[in-house]
Amino acid sequence: MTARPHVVLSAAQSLDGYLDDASSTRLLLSNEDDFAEVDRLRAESDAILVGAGTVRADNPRLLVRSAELRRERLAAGRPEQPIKVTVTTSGKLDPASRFFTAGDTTKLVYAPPMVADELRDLATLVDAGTPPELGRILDDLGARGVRRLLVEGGGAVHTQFLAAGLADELRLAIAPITVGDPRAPRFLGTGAVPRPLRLSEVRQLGDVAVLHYRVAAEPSALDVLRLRQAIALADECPPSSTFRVGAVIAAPDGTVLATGHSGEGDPRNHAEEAALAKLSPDDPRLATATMYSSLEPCSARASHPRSCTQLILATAIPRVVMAWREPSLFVEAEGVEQLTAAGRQVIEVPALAADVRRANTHLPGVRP
Ligand SMILES: NC(=O)C1=CN([C@@H]2O[C@H](COP(=O)(O)OP(=O)(O)OC[C@H]3O[C@@H](n4cnc5c(N)ncnc54)[C@H](OP(=O)(O)O)[C@@H]3O)[C@@H](O)[C@H]2O)C=CC1
Ligand SMILES: Nc1c(N[C@@H]2O[C@H](COP(=O)(O)O)[C@@H](O)[C@H]2O)[nH]c(=O)[nH]c1=O
Repeated sequence: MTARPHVVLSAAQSLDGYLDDASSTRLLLSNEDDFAEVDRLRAESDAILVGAGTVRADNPRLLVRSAELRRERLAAGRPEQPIKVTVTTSGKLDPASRFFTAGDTTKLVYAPPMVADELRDLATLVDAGTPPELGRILDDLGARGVRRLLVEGGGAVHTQFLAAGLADELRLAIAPITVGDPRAPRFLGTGAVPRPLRLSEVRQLGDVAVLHYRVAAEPSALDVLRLRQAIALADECPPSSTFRVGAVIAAPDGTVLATGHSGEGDPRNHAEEAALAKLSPDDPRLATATMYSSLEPCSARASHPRSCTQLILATAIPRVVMAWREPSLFVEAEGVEQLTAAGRQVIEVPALAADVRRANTHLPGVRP
């Protein structure tokens, strides 16, 4: 499979976190220098993506403005303009939008089959699921030769890229104004951001502060996908007075080798135990596999002879990714410590712990 593009998010927000005001005219939060830098980011990209909401609200051209930057692209053997990309479920896009009419470049619309047929002569319509999935969109863009994708918003799209762990960098410009109107669109909506962001640069462009973040390499986007799958598996657990947990064992390319949930097979089974029971401990694939568990693997138990940590240590699984450290309700858990001491890598994703707690509010003192 072709590599997915490197994804750079770019947004300008007010001090109180808005991307725009609630009026029908577009709010300019950037100043001239900031817009010039965003133009350079465009010129460095193979494609620019915005959500259909931004196409409707802003009617953007999404072109590199600077003639010099366009010349540089041509001199480097690249197309004069990046590919334009949008995504829609409704298909409600005006064919007269500048997205379609401005600039002689490829336009891609990711939409469910049949919904945007009237755009067929103006753009390439691509089915990436119903609704379109960002991971499939990135796979398709990679296959089209897009190595660097600039995502310019709006809020719904930025939120989804960050929540899915699919962004690699974020450039955020902060203007010294407040919008103060809850009807206006915010930079980020509801949704935990599972991959930590590291502040890599802070600069001043006049009154605008420019923050640059890089997204941590681990957990990866694939880790986030499989951990969320493990968290969702807890819904399969039968009613219980103990933890409701889900587990997934996957190969490095994401292939699922086994899944399990608490109470599967035997009411006393733990999720990791149920998943491991479906594989031989000597299965050679385990030497490179990751155990995804919604909860820290247990380190002591009364109901079965071996803890999940011991069961993992009895295999060659080198890596465990988990969302929630076990709270001290039944025992003082030491799963992370024991796994780490044995040389196994443990990655904790605390941003997703609230989803695990939500499945465990039947336990005393557990709140989402
Ligand atoms: N200051 C800044 O830097 C920027 C500001 N903005 C502002 O942001 C606002 C727009 O933001 P917002 O309203 O959040 O809209 P978005 O641009 O994020 O677009 C949201 C729409 O995109 C489509 N969409 C998003 N994700 C998916 C998906 N996974 N699958 C299918 N379709 C999807 C849906 O379209 P559909 O409804 O057609 O199904 C959805 O309604 C505007 O006011 C604009 O001015 C925008 C960009 C940058
Ligand atoms: N308002 C705003 C931005 N808005 C972004 O710029 C796009 C407009 O593109 P174009 O028509 O090509 O100039 C718009 O759709 C949205 O993605 N960007 C910023 O850096 N700063 C800003 O203050």
